[in-house]
Amino acid sequence: MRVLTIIPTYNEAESLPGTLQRLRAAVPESDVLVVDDNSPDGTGVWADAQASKDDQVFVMHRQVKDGLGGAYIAGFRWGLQHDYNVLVEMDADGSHQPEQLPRLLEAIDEADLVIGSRRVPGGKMVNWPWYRKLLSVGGSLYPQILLGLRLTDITAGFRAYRATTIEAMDLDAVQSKGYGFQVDMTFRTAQLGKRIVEVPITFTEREFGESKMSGNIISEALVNVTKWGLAARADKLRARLGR
Ligand SMILES: Nc1nc2c(ncn2[C@@H]2O[C@H](COP(=O)(O)OP(=O)(O)O[C@H]3O[C@H](CO)[C@@H](O)[C@H](O)[C@@H]3O)[C@@H](O)[C@H]2O)c(=O)[nH]1
Repeated sequence: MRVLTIIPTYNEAESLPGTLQRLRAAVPESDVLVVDDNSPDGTGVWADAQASKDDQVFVMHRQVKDGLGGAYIAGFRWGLQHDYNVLVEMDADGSHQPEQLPRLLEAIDEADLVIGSRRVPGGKMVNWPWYRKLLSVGGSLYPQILLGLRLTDITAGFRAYRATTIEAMDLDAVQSKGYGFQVDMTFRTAQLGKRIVEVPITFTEREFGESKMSGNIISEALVNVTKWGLAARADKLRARLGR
């Protein structure tokens, strides 16, 4: 099984070194692709230096900041071109524990998408401010209701996809930039009839730098989930009416 862990970065010069070191120690078999959007703090330069010393580390440079969704799509395309079997999503900021990646990789044997969940038994959130917890609960509840997804943590960003799951999707159609990207990808995976499994993880608030969460990112998710939910209902109705 060839595993690629994709880490999108924007201004993560303080966080990335620790995360990368922990990841390489915890899961040495995984190659790593850092997708950097021209971070002003030099994250991309640091990643290049690492890549020159470690032949399992690769760096993709994008010229402008274009959201974590776009960075993951670019990383997925690279992973498919390079024949990886499993494509992992992981934050650079230490929120996701590299030491917990093996449990996602174990579960991928029996699934097409494994989500590291903060809400299944055994899952936790550590030091997350109340307003982020609230946003996260709402961010999962809304698509549960509108899209009929029976999962506990639909916005979660620590995940492993089988390459065949990503291959089956039209990546050009995925436009979401922020955390709505995770909902988008989950909904597409479910619509393909693929198996989705949640495993518990501990999500820890970042130690350095700041979240890129913004009002635009929240409204993007709200508008899109509403749009997809209405479109899915219209499709069902059309099918029922035989048109
Ligand atoms: N290349 C690139 N990377 C980005 C960008 N925006 C964010 N990132 C990177 O994406 C990762 C997560 O970004 P944060 O801004 O720290 O995310 P967050 O708001 O805390 O969101 C996390 O939790 C959400 C749900 O709880 C998740 O949906 C999301 O995927 C992520 O895990 C970090 O490694 C960050 O550098 C961007 O425009 N470009």
